[in-house]
Amino acid sequence: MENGKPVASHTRRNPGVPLRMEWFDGIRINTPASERRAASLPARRSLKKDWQAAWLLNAVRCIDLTTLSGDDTPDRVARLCAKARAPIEAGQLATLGVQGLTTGAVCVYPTMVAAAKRALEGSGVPVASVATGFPAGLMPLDLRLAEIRYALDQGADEIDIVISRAHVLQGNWSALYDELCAMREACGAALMKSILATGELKTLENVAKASHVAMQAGSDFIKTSTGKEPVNATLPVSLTMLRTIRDYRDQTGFAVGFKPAGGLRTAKDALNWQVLMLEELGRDWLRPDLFRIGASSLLGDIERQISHHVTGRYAAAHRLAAG
Ligand SMILES: O=C[C@H](O)COP(=O)(O)O
Repeated sequence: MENGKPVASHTRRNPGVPLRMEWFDGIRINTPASERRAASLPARRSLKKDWQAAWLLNAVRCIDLTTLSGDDTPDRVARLCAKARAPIEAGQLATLGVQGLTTGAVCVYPTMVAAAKRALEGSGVPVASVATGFPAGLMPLDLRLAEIRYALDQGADEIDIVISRAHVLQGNWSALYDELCAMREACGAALMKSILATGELKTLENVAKASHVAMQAGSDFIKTSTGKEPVNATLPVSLTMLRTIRDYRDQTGFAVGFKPAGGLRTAKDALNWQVLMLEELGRDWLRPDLFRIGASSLLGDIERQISHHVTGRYAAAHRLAAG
């Protein structure tokens, strides 16, 4: 902590700590209570209408605008990057008194990093690359580390790694910690976001324990999902992860970022996740160095809602580029 404020991960990387299983050994999560709390969010705390446009713009600056498809091409990535540079129509932004808005990052496969870097030159928008055998992670560790190095060589600023789910499912926390430390080292100066693939971890206890290990090994962000699991980001899982981030901050003074990803498609999702962040971690976490939303198709609905706010009517879908 510095002056009672969380230490931002863009100014100081999470140094991690030696593996401390006692921080999570006895952890118990009341799953029905977490589900009730998550279910009550949208109904209980609706953001004031006048403020919704501002919250939606904040969501935009926190989006990791993503394409992770087998048919990605450099042209598609270049179009996505153009969108990341100017996600909201300039006239509407001017009406809202905002300028220079970009998304938080663009997120692509390693072989698309060079195209993204070219397209984003001079914009200040970082390029995040998935790596380590995304999405399943079922590759030998040396190849997974080599993939991180390849992505960095191509110019990636941030690396979204995937963990070995088997280590979690077998309760092999030291193996998980060692794997993550090796990845963290391979990332060098690049931010490391650790994807836990929570939809495959079976229990919220496992989600909490994996979150602790990921932070102890030096992850700068913990991320819910690849977008490829049968169940991706959910509010109860996010609640569990946010509480571990709070515990880690209390134990170490270090603020780790959070990235919900997978299945977030509506402006309402963007608002709900921000309310959850606000209530669990406070306003200081609602900025791109501590909060990202991983999404391939969220921007379109946000554009629609902002356009409605500014013009009083919904634009036809074909006028809004897909997000
Ligand atoms: O990291 C981001 C996810 O892959 C995006 O998932 P999505 O396509 O469901 O938005």
